Amino acid sequence: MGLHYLNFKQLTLIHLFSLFFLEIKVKNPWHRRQIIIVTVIIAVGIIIMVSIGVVQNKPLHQKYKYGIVLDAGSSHTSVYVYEWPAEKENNTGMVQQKHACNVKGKGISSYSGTPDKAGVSLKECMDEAKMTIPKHRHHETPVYLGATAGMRLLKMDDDTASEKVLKSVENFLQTYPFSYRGARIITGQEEGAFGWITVNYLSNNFRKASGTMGALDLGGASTQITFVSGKKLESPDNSINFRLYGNDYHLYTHSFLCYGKDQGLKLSIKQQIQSKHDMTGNITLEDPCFNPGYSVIKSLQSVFDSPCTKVNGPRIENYFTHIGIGNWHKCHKAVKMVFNNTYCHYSRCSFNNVFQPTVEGRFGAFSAYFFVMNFLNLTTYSLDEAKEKMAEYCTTNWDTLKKNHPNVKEKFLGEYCFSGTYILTLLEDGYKFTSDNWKNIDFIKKIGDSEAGWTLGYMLNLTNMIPAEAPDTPLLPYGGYVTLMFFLSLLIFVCFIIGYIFFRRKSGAAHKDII
Ligand SMILES: O=P(O)(O)OP(=O)(O)OP(=O)(O)OC[C@H]1O[C@@H](n2cnc3c(O)ncnc32)[C@H](O)[C@@H]1O
Ligand SMILES: [Ca+2]
Repeated sequence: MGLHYLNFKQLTLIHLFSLFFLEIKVKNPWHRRQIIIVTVIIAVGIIIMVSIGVVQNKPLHQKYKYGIVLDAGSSHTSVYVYEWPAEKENNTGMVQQKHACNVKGKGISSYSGTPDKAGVSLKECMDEAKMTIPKHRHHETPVYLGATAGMRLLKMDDDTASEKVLKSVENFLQTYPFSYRGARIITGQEEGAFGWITVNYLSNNFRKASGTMGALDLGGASTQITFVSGKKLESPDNSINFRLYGNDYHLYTHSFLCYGKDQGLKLSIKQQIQSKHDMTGNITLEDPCFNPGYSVIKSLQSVFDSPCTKVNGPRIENYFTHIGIGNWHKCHKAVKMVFNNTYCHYSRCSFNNVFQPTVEGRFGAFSAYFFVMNFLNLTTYSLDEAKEKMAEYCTTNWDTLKKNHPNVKEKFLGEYCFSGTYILTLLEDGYKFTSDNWKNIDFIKKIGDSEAGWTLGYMLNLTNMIPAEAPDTPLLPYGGYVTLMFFLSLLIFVCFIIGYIFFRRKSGAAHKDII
């Protein structure tokens, strides 16, 4: 609006000046002093007009808005603070992660026995969020809490306990001056779809012709795969459609509950124990997925306590000795056993009779995919090279590993042989990635300053920040407008000078002729 008004005004003024100038020339071409004065006035006028145009159209000092999302995962809770320029809410790529805080201790589902403590466990991180966001924005800052697979499992196991935990976090979050918008268990489909929205929003893919990237999320208790598929989706549960920025996206998505890396380990240990032991006597599990020299006494309860591994019968009170024998090939074989590939009721499946079309395009693999592959230095290798490196890692002695990595949490260090093997097996034997399309997987933690995960997509959706249709944009970007105005003004000025010189010469010649 302002841009059009000024352009019109500028052009009108220029036009008036030029008429005035020509009139002087025609009436009295020898009046040099007046012409110089008019030229100077025009030059000053042009400078003033360009300056006004620049100042008037300059983006105003940015005002920011904020949003908070709590990712209540199975292994831990993270609090994310997002920030975006107030005037550009609907432009892609505008929302950025401003702050992240990891809540100390385990996930909220671990408070099933002491639900009252679940809420207050978030205090430190919520206080940090309060400090990060300017005070005058507090009351309008939305806060969302989404709980994932840990709470899904608790709900299956003990519905009342899961309600109590959610109530506890709800009561606590409501004590803050923010705009509380709910605490709920999100579905696996939402988790997959919002992870996909996040990575594509951050990569600016919704406004580019290059297409989108798939999303692979490996949590502690569940894992998600989401991508745009050109194939017919044979099962409605796996299909989700979005219209974003004027484009339609038909997504395939699936969340495997119990196939996160922690529950996957329980499945593998359960499978190995049951195949070799009758569960009554002393059990020594020789596990090929743990390094030689690893030996820890663990309770059977810790393996069989989850709905993913629950067995009918008497309570399991025994302990077992978990011994590592470090053999990648045997480990690979054992891990494959947790993926059921024996039957498929569709034209094609990933595993466990779940429909999945062939993977297509590039993928961003985040969360534990990144933590594990990054630690093992496997993010840039081919599938075959990654297998070779894994074989080497798994045979490394436990004491040597501990000595080489004194700062790495022992639980993670001990599990990397299993975790790396689990990831390769899930991707190859589960989702059917091959040596050829392995290079299409990017192991990522962040895009720009923002972490890859479902939280950003969840907030963008709930605050309606991704419009179905592309918003109108000005014909020219601000920089382009200023440059164009400058050069047009310069051109007009040069024309005046040339005109002036031309008239002077002509009138000079006429003067001579008369003499
Ligand atoms: O999505 P859900 O399944 O609810 O789980 P989560 O959200 O808690 O899961 P994360 O992605 O935070 O972590 C996935 C797993 O990776 C583990 N993890 C986190 N940091 C790690 C690291 O540096 N090295 C290895 N494992 C790590 C963590 O304990 C989990 O088992
Ligand atoms: Ca997660």
